Amino acid sequence: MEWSTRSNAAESSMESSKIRGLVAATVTPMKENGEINLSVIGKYVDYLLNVQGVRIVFVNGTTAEGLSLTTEERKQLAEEWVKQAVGKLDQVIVHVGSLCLKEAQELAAHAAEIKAGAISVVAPSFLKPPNKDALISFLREVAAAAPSVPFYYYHIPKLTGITTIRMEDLLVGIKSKIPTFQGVKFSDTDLLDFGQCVHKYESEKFTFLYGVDEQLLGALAMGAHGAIGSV
Ligand SMILES: CC(=O)N[C@@H]([C@@H](O)[C@H](O)[C@H](O)CO)[C@@H](O)CC(=O)C(=O)O
Repeated sequence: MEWSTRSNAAESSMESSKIRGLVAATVTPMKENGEINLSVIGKYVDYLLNVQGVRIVFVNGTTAEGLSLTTEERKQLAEEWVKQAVGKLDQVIVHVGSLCLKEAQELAAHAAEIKAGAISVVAPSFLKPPNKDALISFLREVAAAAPSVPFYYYHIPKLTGITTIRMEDLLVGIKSKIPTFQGVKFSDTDLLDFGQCVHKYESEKFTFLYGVDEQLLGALAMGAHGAIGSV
């Protein structure tokens, strides 16, 4: 898919849908037999909105065990969240990362089709990208499958095992490689790297969402724009 299909309208809608504040990392509702339980997502939305006051959700991520679900289950969940969010939540961010590039692209294209507010992608973690260029190249190909959907890199080195690529370095020139890039879901305890990102890229207007709940106060002090978490 070509980047040239993106329009100025897409650019300005990305600008206006910037994520701020708290984002709920959702769990995947299951039935006792292990099937996904789509029927409770409507109530889940109401609970987050009315009891917790949260208006943005992160679907099929770590808390949801998204990487352990089938592609079809991930699509059904994303679809149901988007459907139930209409008129209630501000945004549904769908995690579309996978070890398989084609699967990640399929999920990204699906997220675009169902009009998810944003997509997020973790790095492949079995055969790992050996350097930042290889990682960017993977992310770029996934993002290109949803050329109008804001893109957030999901940095979680503890789980991906990719511990040598600092975010501060990864982000150099990233917008020219991934035009839909909007920011990072930063789930690492390295607050120095986090703070460097926030300040070094201030003029780029990226969004930095922190993902280690236990250190959120520290991240806020460093300038976090919001947080994606479960606690
Ligand atoms: C590794 C992990 O599950 N991290 C949680 C945190 O909220 C985490 O549960 C919390 O910091 C407690 O350790 C979220 O960042 C996960 C998340 O946003 C997601 O579902 O992708």
